Amino acid sequence: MRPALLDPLFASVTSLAGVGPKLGGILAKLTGQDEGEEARVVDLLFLPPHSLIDRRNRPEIAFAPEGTVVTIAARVDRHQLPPRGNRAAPYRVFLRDGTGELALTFFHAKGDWLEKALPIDEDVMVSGKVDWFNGRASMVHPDYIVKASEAADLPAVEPVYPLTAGLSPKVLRRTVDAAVARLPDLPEWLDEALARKQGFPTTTEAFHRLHDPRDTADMDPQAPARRRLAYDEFLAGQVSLALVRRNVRRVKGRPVRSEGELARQILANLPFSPTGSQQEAVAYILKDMAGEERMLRLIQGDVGSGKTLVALLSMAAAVEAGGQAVLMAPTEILARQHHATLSRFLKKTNISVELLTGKMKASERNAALARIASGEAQVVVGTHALFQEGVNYADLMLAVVDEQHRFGVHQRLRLTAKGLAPHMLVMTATPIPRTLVLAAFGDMDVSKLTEKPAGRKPIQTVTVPSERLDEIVHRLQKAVEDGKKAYWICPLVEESEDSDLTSVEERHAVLRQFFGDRAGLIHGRMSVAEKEAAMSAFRDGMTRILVATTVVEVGVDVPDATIMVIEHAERFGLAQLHQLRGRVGRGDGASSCILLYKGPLSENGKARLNILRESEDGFLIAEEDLKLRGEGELLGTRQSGTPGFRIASLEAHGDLLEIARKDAAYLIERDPELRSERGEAIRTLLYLYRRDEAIRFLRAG
Ligand SMILES: Nc1ncnc2c1ncn2[C@@H]1O[C@H](COP(=O)(O)OP(=O)(O)OP(=O)(O)O)[C@@H](O)[C@H]1O
Repeated sequence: MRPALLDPLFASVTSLAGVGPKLGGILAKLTGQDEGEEARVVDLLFLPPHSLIDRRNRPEIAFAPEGTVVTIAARVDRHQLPPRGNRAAPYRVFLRDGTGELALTFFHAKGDWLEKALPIDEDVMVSGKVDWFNGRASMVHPDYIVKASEAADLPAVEPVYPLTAGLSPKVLRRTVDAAVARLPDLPEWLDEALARKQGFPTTTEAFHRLHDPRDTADMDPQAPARRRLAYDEFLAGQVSLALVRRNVRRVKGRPVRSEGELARQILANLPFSPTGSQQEAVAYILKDMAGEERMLRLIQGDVGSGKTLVALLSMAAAVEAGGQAVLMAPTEILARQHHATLSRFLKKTNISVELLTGKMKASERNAALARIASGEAQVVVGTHALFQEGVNYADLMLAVVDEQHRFGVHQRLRLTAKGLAPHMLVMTATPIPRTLVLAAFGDMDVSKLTEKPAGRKPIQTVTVPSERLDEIVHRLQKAVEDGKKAYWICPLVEESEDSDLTSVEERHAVLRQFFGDRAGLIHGRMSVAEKEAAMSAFRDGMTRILVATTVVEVGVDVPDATIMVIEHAERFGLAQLHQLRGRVGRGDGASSCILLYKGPLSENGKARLNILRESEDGFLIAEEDLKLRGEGELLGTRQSGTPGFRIASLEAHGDLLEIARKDAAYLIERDPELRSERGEAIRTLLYLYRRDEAIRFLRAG
């Protein structure tokens, strides 16, 4: 159970003074909660300010720099009321010092309040941004107005937080302050010697300093407070991963032995032979499964490298040994695609394939559940519905999780917490650097699929300014006449976002004028059935151009699609562009990728698109992306809520990750149940960082 001392932090943000349901909703969005989930007080602690307002700059009026926040000491000279009946005109108050005049400008102001705050001839201090216009200095809505005698009330520096629509900086700051004030005295979970050596403050001190910085030095990722919190975050992650690993391994593996008979049958019916990388990966997997320990292996495969076949051959081994195997996909569409692919590959064998997703009819679902429970279903493909209440397996031997960064650790825990002890294979599509593997997955065995199937031609990638859209459309028309298929990707649009992004629907409407019914449409707001229909129309060739949002990014496999057009390529991360591009070049045909950008591009923007033009190596692209954008983007945390980091940054704190990993391993080795005094404190750490699934699981196990 969560320690009671954390209760105040886990209350809803609406328990903070001045936070009603409306503000609560905004904060939920700002802190990245799932749809319908509310933000808790603790979530506000993890919003690090990104910069500082320094109010110590105190120039005389004539020397106040344009566009900068300053604090000015001056005397109130006169008030200028807006003309009667003109509600749009501002109320002005003029201040003077020995050097000049400053106009304080207020819109929709209440005159009596201003008369009280700024009486004529009073010495005051105001703080805010100064603008110069026609030689006159003005400050619109000062942040602070105080009497000269109360100058001490002005903060020297103030943190600035990322903002979102409907939230004023002041309100956000006040709310975060209220959250910080809730922090209890936390037990120390760090080894004393380590904390001393690193010069770490306590976690409570660190949060206080994070949100109440004294100086620009406090904003540096290497500031002791930030390093402490980064370490905590890494440690929480590493301990929870170590617990998973230990508990996956604790239950003895059941050696799965197969003669490879089913694999031979499958391969005999394939129109191609496996690549060296695929064979090697399968060999490792079979060896792992035949051993005494449970397998915990990560397959990293670049786009189109053929991960599905690796999964299938591994599952065949489990089936041959008399057990069942599941393949869990991150989305409904992908689950159905995998199901179709596997059914095709297994047609000439006796292996039965079952589909189980959340969107099935009750009757279908019950029938599927019965076959899974009886063992009649040997290979089961589905979404996370595979591991929900009420799903019982006759004899699950292997679980393959096609993770694509969308699941994260707790799905894996849920699987193990069901009392199942299958071998586990995790597949990721985005190649990620070693440091990220460690941070996100912990110490797993890793196989890489580096080789592409034989006969693949390089994808010709070009960058084109969006002004040349017409030209692209004409070329596409020719290509479609020639029987080719193309994806046309538009960035996702939320109604509230800037509308210069092309929405898929608009683009679809435009392309329909050229392509008629041959232009299909797919996006995330469609129902599963609609998406399915759109995918199969494209697969079967009824439509030839599929206008899509990034729903097609992950794993979609239509091998005869050979053209990829991506609009606003400058807005996507490199890894994501690589994923999208990977939807073509999956068959024998020559493929091309057109990156449309809206110029002018920044230097960095040019550099990024160039990397993509020059390389098709996902591993290299991922490394470059990491350098250019930071790891949060790479993992796609923003879109998918996968285990990302809120304060720690691998770039800045990579040294700490390695220490945290060893620390966690040592701790779990000594105190696997977290019973010692430090173990108890570590439990608090895990709750604080929302990594507590591992604890619940400890108790269950
Ligand atoms: N050895 C091979 N030779 C030729 N084609 C192959 C081979 N292995 C797989 N394929 C085919 O290549 C395509 C891509 O395979 P798969 O869908 O498994 O890719 P993936 O690794 O999941 O890639 P992504 O992450 O991009 O979806 C499929 O159409 C598959 O049938």
